[in-house]
Amino acid sequence: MDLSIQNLDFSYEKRKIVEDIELNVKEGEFVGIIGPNGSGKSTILKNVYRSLQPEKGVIFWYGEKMGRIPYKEVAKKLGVVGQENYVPFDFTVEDIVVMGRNPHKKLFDTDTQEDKEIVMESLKKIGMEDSAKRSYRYLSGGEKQRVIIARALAQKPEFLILDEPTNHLDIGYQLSTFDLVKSLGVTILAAIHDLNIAAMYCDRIYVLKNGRMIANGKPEIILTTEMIWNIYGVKTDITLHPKTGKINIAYLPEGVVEQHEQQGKTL
Ligand SMILES: Nc1ncnc2c1ncn2[C@@H]1O[C@H](COP(=O)(O)OP(=O)(O)OP(=O)(O)O)[C@@H](O)[C@H]1O
Repeated sequence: MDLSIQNLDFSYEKRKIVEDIELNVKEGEFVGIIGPNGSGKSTILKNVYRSLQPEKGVIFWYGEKMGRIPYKEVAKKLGVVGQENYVPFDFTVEDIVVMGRNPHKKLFDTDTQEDKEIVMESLKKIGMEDSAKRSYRYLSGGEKQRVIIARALAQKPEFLILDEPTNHLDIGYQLSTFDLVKSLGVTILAAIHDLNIAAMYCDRIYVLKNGRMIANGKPEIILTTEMIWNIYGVKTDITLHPKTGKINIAYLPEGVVEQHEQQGKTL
């Protein structure tokens, strides 16, 4: 098991945010966490990548207690694309991406030719090789997000944590980003809002509601009309798409539901 979260609790001040979380990720799996805004997805991920300390419970990382592994050892294997990509100084795009190489270096090592090649290769993968010299500060939200993804790629991680990695991206880049990370063959744990994307890419999905894990399993088992109604209070039509072979969720606005009900039809 690459990651095993056992009985995790976390509170901000005295407010319990997540409780009794159990979650496992096996080598090579693409695991998604879904759940409404504020249900605690980022909080769980932050406990894994050690931006937060668990209040209770244990996180095992490749069989060892996460809290006991030196940060640099974790950083060699773990790439993170978080939600907040604020950078305080005026760095260029390549400056940001080369930071992904830091865990692989000693204190005063300078950038090698190999580092430079990895940076350009990573920028190419996200379609930003022509922007290497641009100032990160003046990029659009989506461009910034792609640069942060390139930084994680440059790190050459074995395990990727993605917290809503495509929330600023247009549909073209959303799909190419998920195709890209999936093609890396690394282990992935990702918080995802878009349920169709989760259905398309995830091997398994965990469902979080009010800080509790209420289900986990394959997308086609988990993403039912009942479950989506239970979690989000939204009616849906779910079909198996003939071309992707994956489930496809159509969301039904209140107006459509009412219209059908007035006509005596059931959804
Ligand atoms: N630094 C903080 N201090 C206090 N409360 C916080 C802090 N960060 C997050 N919270 C609260 O913790 C709860 C869970 O937040 P979290 O970001 O984990 O949810 P999420 O499921 O990732 O949400 P979203 O889908 O909106 O990104 C929210 O109610 C949030 O307001």
